[in-house]
Amino acid sequence: MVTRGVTDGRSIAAPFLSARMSDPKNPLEVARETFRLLSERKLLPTPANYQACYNEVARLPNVAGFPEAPMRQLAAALGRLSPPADQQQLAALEAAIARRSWQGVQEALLTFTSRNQPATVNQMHESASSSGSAPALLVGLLPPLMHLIESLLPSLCQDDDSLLAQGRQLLQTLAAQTDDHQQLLPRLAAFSQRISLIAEEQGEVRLTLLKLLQLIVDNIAALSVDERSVRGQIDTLARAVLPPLTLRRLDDVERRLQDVIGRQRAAKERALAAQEAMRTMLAAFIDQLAMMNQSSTDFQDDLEASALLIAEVQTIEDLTPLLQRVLHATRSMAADTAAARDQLGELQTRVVDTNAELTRLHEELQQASASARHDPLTDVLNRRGLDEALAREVASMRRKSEQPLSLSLLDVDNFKQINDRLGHATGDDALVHLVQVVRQHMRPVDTLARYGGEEFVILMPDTRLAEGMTAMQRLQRELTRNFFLAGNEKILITFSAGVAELHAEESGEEAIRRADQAMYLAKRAGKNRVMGG
Ligand SMILES: Nc1nc2c(ncn2[C@@H]2O[C@H](COP(=O)(O)OP(=O)(O)OP(=O)(O)O)[C@@H](O)[C@H]2O)c(=O)[nH]1
Repeated sequence: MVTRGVTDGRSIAAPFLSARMSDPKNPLEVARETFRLLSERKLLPTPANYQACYNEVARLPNVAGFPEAPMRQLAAALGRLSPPADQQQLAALEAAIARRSWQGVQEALLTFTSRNQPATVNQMHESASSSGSAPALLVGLLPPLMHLIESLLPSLCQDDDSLLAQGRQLLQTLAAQTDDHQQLLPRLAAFSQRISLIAEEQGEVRLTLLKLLQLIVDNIAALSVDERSVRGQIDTLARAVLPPLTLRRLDDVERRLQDVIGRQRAAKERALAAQEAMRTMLAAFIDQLAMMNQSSTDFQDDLEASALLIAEVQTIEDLTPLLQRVLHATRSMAADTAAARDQLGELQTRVVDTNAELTRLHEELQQASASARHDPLTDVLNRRGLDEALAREVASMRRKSEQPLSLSLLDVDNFKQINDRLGHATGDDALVHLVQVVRQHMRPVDTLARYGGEEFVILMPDTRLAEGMTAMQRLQRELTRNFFLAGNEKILITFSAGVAELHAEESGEEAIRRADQAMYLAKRAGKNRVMGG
């Protein structure tokens, strides 16, 4: 049998009723009419269908029966909401259900829905301070959003006045906290789209600049083929400018370039000095040769002339002036030869002096390399490089007041034994191996420096003490996985480390001292461990 419910939206036309009923208010009439309607519509005689037909016949508002149980389920579900529903609103809803009051339920539910409407910024503020719910999240987002836009303006919008103006207007609107969200959201979207286009473009500019930098480095390399000390630095520089490039790496590139330029200048001065010395010496030598040549030619002429005169001499008296002339020529030749010998001796001394000067210049160059920022063996920062990096990190930490900075001092265990057993060169290789492993497992923002012989310092920005200690323990585990190979022999390198988190007022050097003390305790406690300072 096909039955229909009354809740399917159909209703009976009023003329149909009025035609059959004399008094729709008469309960008997209404009941009779109701049963007729039920059968006519082939409806099941359920209480709900009966009530619906009854209301229709009696022209009463068609109010369905109050669904108390589902309503209570709904109230219970609202009570389980996260973040929790307002207890007062919930109590009002439950009371309305208990009274079976549709009006009360409607009012209570409206207060719930208004709570989830997009609120004005002011309303969000109020809501944030009172409930900490979803709107509070939006309000919480407002300051960082404004901060984000503020920080984007100088870097990304500098070359685009209209974008700069758009960003400033957006900031003003956000700061004014107007209710005009319909307007605000599309404006935010348009701004972010323009910004992302510019960021994309700047990424390309960065890549192009990087290529340019590589080109310059390659050219310096081509010009410095003969200078071995410079060549090594340039190779490192070429590796340093490979993408991806971070600000820290750029900083490193800048310092390396300064080193290379310094070395280039010293090398050039050295070459110029050597050239000048050789030129002077050569000129003097040529003068000397010419002079000697002239002296010997004069002497030769004198001798030849005297020989002709001697052939014509008749008496011994006539011979005396000739002999004196030959004697004079010989003496003068001897004097010239002695002068030439002295001058050549002097020249030789100057060559030796120039050589000594060149050696001294070369040593100076070597010292300049030692005073550069990188350790020549491991290519990590040396003490001077560390001092600069530490000062930079401490200043950055102080600027971002919330950001911690930890540093670790690590010292290779029993390194003397490696040197004694396998030789100093193998000891050197072991240090290079350690540095490779540490570099592979450090974050790009961390800085590694050689503090002394077999001591290293790692600067770890944005790192708490406990995190820094965990990072060092992770490095220790990596070293147990990556043996150092001395020929065919596998050697396990271990280190002891002390970690310190910089205190608010503390200097970087003081923190290193604390890390050093902690490292000493780690050695005392049996080595291959990490202690906090
Ligand atoms: N091969 C090599 N050895 C170095 C270098 N710098 C320092 N050393 C050596 O490192 C050794 C350090 O020895 P110690 O200070 O006794 O330390 P250790 O043997 O590691 O002992 P613990 O620190 O107590 O574990 C010394 O023998 C130094 O000569 C270097 O650049 N290369």
